Amino acid sequence: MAGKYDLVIKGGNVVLLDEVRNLDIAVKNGMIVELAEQISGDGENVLDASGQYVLPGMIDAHVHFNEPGREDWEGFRHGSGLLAAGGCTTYFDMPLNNIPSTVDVAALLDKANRGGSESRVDFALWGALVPGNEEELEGLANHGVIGFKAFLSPTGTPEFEAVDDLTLYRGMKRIAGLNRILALHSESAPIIHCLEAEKKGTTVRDYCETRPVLAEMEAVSRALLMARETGCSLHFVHISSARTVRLIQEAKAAGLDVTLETCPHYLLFNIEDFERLGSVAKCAPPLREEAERLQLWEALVSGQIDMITSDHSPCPTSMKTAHEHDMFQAWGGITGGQFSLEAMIDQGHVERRLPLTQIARWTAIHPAKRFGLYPRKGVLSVGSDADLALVSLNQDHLITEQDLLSRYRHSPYIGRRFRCRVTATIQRGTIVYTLRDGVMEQPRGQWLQPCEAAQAEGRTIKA
Ligand SMILES: NC(=O)N[C@H]1NC(=O)NC1=O
Ligand SMILES: [Zn+2]
Ligand SMILES: [Zn+2]
Repeated sequence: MAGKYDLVIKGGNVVLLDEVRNLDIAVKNGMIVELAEQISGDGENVLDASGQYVLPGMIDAHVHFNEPGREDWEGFRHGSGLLAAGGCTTYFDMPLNNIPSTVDVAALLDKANRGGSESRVDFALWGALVPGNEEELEGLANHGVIGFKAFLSPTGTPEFEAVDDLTLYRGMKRIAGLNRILALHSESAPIIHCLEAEKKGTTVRDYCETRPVLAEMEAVSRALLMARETGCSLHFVHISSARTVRLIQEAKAAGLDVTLETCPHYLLFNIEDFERLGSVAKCAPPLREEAERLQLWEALVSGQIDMITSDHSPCPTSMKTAHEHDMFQAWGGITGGQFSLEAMIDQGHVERRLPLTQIARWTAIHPAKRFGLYPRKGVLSVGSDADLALVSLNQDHLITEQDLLSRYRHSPYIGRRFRCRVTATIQRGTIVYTLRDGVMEQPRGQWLQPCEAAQAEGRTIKA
């Protein structure tokens, strides 16, 4: 006999907006249709979640899957699979590292098609703001980019050019008119270039010293000035220092529509880890001194950072290992998207005793609100998509190379121990990953386009 529901998840500790409650969750047609202490009807499928925690699936607003053009570095299939294994049910793919970059509608639609046929979980796509594509911005917005992304410093690939100040200013004016968000990689190109010319070194410290916190603060300040002039909404990606967080918060307090993210690697690793681990831990901005890392945690805990993203940026292992003796040549990017949620639960909840409701704000609610996906995504409530992660807090988990689902199995997370483990991931009511059986082979990801009204409402989020 057919069940009343497609799926019932029984007896989990469900992470709601403001509390964690022991509830059953009923799913029908991919949506949560009932949340109750005891669900009466039966389900076609029943999942026993007793003793486990049920969180909204992570929404990772910042990944690089590099397809088309560099799918041999990762691609939608591998990338979305590793995210599913980490409890992520929606991601936003960046417009660079793929060839061509996502600079126009043709490139966007090609990427959407590829994602639609390969992705394990739902996804949105960022569009590019680069020198020369000003006329493409409107088309990209109309075709549903989640926002635009620009670099204020070189990107590490020749196909995606950083913006000059005038392109940035004009682009911001346009993007403000389109009512979209501009995400910025903010490091000052002139400061980096001058320091590089001065240094001519090869070590981890040499590399880090060419990309100081000052470079981040200067670029952010310049962008904030232009946001004030143009009215453009901004989102600062991978902010690595509490001092920069403060600048952004001051602008927010002054009424600018601006948000920011940081990544688990800036919270879990410092420059000494980078020296110990080598090129596998190279990213931009670089890992910081221990004091900076601790201050970043303080900024996060005190509510000054809106969301956590992975900035998962994979590459062939040789692009790391071949340059162990010249940190400037190694690929800058962390293979880590699989571990964002576990890292935040381990370090935020288990270690620092922050409530899981708070973790969910950073990993799901705030990104959903900011980018116009809420309340369809980001929250466990009736009417929302049944996107969720089951997490056990009774499993100690030492990450090994065999655990990695990235195409290339290198990561600074190898050797880290987490006191939690994602045991299952559910996307719109379908189990897409279990610890026992791995990632489901069948792709079922949908391309998500932001709802403009919800996006406008999301601008009032409080971290
Ligand atoms: N090109 C690219 O993926 N760059 C990313 N990697 C990184 O560490 N920071 C970035 O912006
Ligand atoms: Zn970046
Ligand atoms: Zn990035």
